[in-house]
Amino acid sequence: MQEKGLLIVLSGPSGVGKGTVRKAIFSQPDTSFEYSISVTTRKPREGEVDGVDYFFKTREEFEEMIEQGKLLEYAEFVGNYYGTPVDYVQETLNKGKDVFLEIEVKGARQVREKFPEGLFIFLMPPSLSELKNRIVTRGTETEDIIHNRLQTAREEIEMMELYDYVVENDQVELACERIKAIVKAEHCRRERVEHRYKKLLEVE
Ligand SMILES: Nc1ncnc2c1ncn2[C@@H]1O[C@H](COP(=O)(O)OP(=O)(O)OP(=O)(O)O)[C@@H](O)[C@H]1O
Ligand SMILES: Nc1nc2c(ncn2[C@@H]2O[C@H](COP(=O)(O)O)[C@@H](O)[C@H]2O)c(=O)[nH]1
Repeated sequence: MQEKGLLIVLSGPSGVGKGTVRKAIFSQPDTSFEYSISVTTRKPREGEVDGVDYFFKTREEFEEMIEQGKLLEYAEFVGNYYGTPVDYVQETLNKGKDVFLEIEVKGARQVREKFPEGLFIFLMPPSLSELKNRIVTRGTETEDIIHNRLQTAREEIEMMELYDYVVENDQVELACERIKAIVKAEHCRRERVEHRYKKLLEVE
């Protein structure tokens, strides 16, 4: 039987660098995870492409997806819906491939309930002032939205104990290496446990 892939969840406050770190991980040729593209009702930012960065939907379309059970998880974040299409995740895991989700904490909590065996990683900023600096410097949000995202960031950071690992994003390359090392170690741990049980059964 085909071994299932690992579900990797990366969360962290808005502006910490999740997208930057994720893009850096996926730009490396030895990365074997598959990225799950989310659905959102947020308007595209300059340069964002439908079907690449997100699947952009209206609120009506998104709510229809909720009703039809097409989302593994979803949450409302600072005025917009965000969600993970369930079919893509299930099909990819069933093919034995690892799936990488980059989602906020309320959604991650729902995923934890459905996939307790997933690997949950929380990305931390070096400080709150650096977090503010990053989200302001990105220049994609209005002052009001930045304020709301930073308020939400405090609540999100309080939820970091729900995660298996906390990784600091002081430098993008280092954060990428830490995340890849965690995934590698998790694979080794699972293989070892399975191997040990198989050996045990052979002896019995
Ligand atoms: N290690 C880092 N050092 C300095 N700047 C960084 C670092 N990582 C990311 N940044 C910068 O911080 C800003 C926010 O990064 P990014 O958009 O990746 O954050 P995010 O966590 O995905 O945000 P959101 O949740 O709002 O989508 C970007 O301008 C990015 O270039
Ligand atoms: N619960 C979910 N959260 C998601 C998903 N896709 C992205 N996100 C998170 O939303 C915020 C805001 O994103 P932005 O692109 O508007 O800056 C951020 O924390 C993302 O990680 C999802 O499918 N589900």
